Amino acid sequence: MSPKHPSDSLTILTDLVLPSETNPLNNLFGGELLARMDRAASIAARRHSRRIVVTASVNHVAFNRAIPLGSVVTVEAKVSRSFKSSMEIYIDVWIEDRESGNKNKANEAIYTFVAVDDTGRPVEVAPIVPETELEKERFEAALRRKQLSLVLAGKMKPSEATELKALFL
Ligand SMILES: CCCCCCCCCCCCCCCC(=O)SCCNC(=O)CCNC(=O)[C@H](O)C(C)(C)COP(=O)(O)OP(=O)(O)OC[C@H]1O[C@@H](n2cnc3c(N)ncnc32)[C@H](O)[C@@H]1OP(=O)(O)O
Repeated sequence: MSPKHPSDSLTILTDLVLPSETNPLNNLFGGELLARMDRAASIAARRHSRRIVVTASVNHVAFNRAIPLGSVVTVEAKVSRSFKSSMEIYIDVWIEDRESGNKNKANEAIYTFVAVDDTGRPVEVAPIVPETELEKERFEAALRRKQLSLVLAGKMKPSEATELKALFL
């Protein structure tokens, strides 16, 4: 399979925050943001693999800034690293300033998707070659995050998490 770049999977969703999507403080519900991120990430995973994809785990979510009613929210998702059948998707969430049009970072998240065949069995995906400095940074750290996710899911013994252990040696 020929390698792809993270930019090949770039997916950008821009949408408003409506009253039905807010909490009593008039900020976007966390669950609504998770759903928007899942949608963008699934399209990015699909663009990379051109296969059916399923969410295997949500590895990290940081709700750093509340997103007020009426905001214009942009969710940007890209595959940061592919393994055999799994892909790490890095998601950046931005709010557009109403007056200046400048975009400010509100949140970020990391999801893992797995490409599967019609019967739900994992299938191989293309390798990935990062290009920018940020893509290279995210690529390098992705194996560590995969091992942490597998350890937390009880799918890997901590003693086998070589990349994680290396952090503490
Ligand atoms: C084209 C452009 C326009 C497209 C326009 C249309 C787009 C339209 C898209 C619509 C797309 C909708 C996307 C909805 C996305 C859902 O919402 S799917 C619903 C929620 N998710 C599910 O139901 C998944 C349920 N789980 C499963 O099916 C299985 O557990 C899985 C995820 C397939 C894994 O199966 P398994 O038996 O554990 O397989 P296993 O070989 O052990 O692991 C497979 C890989 O997953 C990894 N993995 C497993 N668990 C974890 C974990 N917890 N953490 C990290 N990695 C893990 C393994 O390490 C392994 O990785 P590789 O080394 O192969 O890379």
